[in-house]
Amino acid sequence: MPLRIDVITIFPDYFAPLQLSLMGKAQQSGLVTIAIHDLREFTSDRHRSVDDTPYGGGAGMVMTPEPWGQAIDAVVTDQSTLIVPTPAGKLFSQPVAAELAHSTHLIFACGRYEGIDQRVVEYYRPRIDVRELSIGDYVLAGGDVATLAMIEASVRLVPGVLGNPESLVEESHQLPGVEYPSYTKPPTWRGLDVPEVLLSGHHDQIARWRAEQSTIRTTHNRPDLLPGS
Ligand SMILES: NCc1ccc(-c2ccccc2)nc1
Repeated sequence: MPLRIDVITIFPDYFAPLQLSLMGKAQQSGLVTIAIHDLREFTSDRHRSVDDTPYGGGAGMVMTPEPWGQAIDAVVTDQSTLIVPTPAGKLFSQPVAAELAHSTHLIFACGRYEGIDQRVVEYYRPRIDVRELSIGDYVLAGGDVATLAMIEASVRLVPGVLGNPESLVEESHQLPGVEYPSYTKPPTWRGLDVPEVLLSGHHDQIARWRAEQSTIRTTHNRPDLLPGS
């Protein structure tokens, strides 16, 4: 059963990259189908408007609920998961990507302006799985870039999408923490040598060195990922 993804956005062109590279191949392979929908196709006024002023005042505009209701109703089934990218959401992570990779149908609602009228989430929550997700503590101009990131992270985990599942095995056995540094040819580049141990062929020494490098890097860059932190 291929994974189906429907993206609803006012900037369909933002999703052209999904036709390239790994994401493009995944679609050609039939493992995943991705459809992009222009929210304005679901408006009914002459100006195809999708936003209005916020109740309660405040800066900016809010996306009105009805076009979203029309657009989501056009693609939703009882197997759907509705994903709303928002800085206010739960943090997206590799485990969440793995969950999404094993879903049947994902609908991404890409908000703009100050976001989408909250009643859209409230309306679908009793009917289907609804997940408000953040990709990090920074505000973007909309949910489109976050959606691209979540689709890429999830689709690469769909069985069969990655040519060599080897890299997935290594990822999943990753010690808690960040990856060790990687090197390739040439052995010397602009006077800089590849660490000797990597050329030694001593696989247990290489594994130890890599684990050590991962710990050093994690301590320096991501102490929050260290065990017991
Ligand atoms: N966590 C990243 C993220 C996700 C979505 C948005 C966003 C901004 C404006 C409108 C709708 C969503 N911003 C940041």
